[in-house]
Amino acid sequence: MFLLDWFYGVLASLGLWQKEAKILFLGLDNAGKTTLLHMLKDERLVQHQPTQHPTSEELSIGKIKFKAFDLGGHQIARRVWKDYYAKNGVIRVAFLVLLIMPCAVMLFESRFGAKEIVLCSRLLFLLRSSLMYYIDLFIAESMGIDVSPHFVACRDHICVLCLAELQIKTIFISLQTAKLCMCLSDSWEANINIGSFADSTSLFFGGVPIVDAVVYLVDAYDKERFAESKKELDALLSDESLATVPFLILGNKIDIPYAASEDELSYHLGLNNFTSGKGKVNLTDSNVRPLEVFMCSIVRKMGYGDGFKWMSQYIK
Ligand SMILES: Nc1nc2c(ncn2[C@@H]2O[C@H](COP(=O)(O)OP(=O)(O)OP(=O)(O)O)[C@@H](O)[C@H]2O)c(=O)[nH]1
Ligand SMILES: [Mg+2]
Repeated sequence: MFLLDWFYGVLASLGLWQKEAKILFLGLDNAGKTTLLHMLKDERLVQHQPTQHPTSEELSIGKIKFKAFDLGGHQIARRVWKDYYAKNGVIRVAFLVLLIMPCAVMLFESRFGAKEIVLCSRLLFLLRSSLMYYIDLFIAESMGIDVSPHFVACRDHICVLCLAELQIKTIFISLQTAKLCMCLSDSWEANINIGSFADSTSLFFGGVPIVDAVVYLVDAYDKERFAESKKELDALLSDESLATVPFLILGNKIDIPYAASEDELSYHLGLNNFTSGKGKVNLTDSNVRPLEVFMCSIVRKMGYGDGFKWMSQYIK
């Protein structure tokens, strides 16, 4: 009974009682992600080593599940964010089948000359590299191994280059919230910059957002890193896979004198015209993504509760 009361207390104070949510914690290194995670989990202040490997933790009681990811904020960890929020094995396999099938049909339809044999071997190479990618990724993830960003980028590049060389009509599949839409493009190279595309795994593999909200932490005292933090945030906000996901921006460490104010932080993150409004704001029939900035001090247990309560209204 005590445990139930305790969980009720924590979740109710965050507005998350009787909700099922997967919440992603992101931000630069040293922003306070791990500290917040542990504060929510057991209301204890723990001094942490910088996170080296992505971790996730889950609180659950009865029907209530509260899942939070802590992905670290280092260069390598930052590159694997996408793999968490766009991760969905079944959809990836489905995407692969859909990608490969039309290519195979087109090849078999053509007469087999020397050129086609070369094309065929390249297709097999593409198939092999794609399957290897998933097998390696699956093994690495199930063993909790950090996947090198170079490995991810390199495998994507192989797929992309093979397709470009094959000059096959390209298929983009956007798997957004269980909707499958397919669009054929005739001019691959004209439309797509291969370099940047290789980096855009979430677009390439498609992805259903598997998170209900993103909590983006910024160290409000570390003003020199606002530009870096803005860059990462912009990349997340413009990502198709997260288009409908609410964003709670937490300006942390306001207990330190001279930490930025809310206005200053919003200005430097370029959010002045993008916040959707505090309090109860019904955005269901609008195209506006819920996004707000709340200042907090995790060590003083201040401010983040209001942020979570605001966010909880957008979590079903
Ligand atoms: N003054 C102050 N320090 C804080 C606050 N929250 C976290 N810190 C400190 O900031 C430092 C970094 O916190 P972490 O939680 O490890 O940061 P992180 O975002 O997980 O960082 P990485 O694991 O490197 O990505 C630690 O020394 C914390 O004690 C706060 O509200 N105020
Ligand atoms: Mg950490």
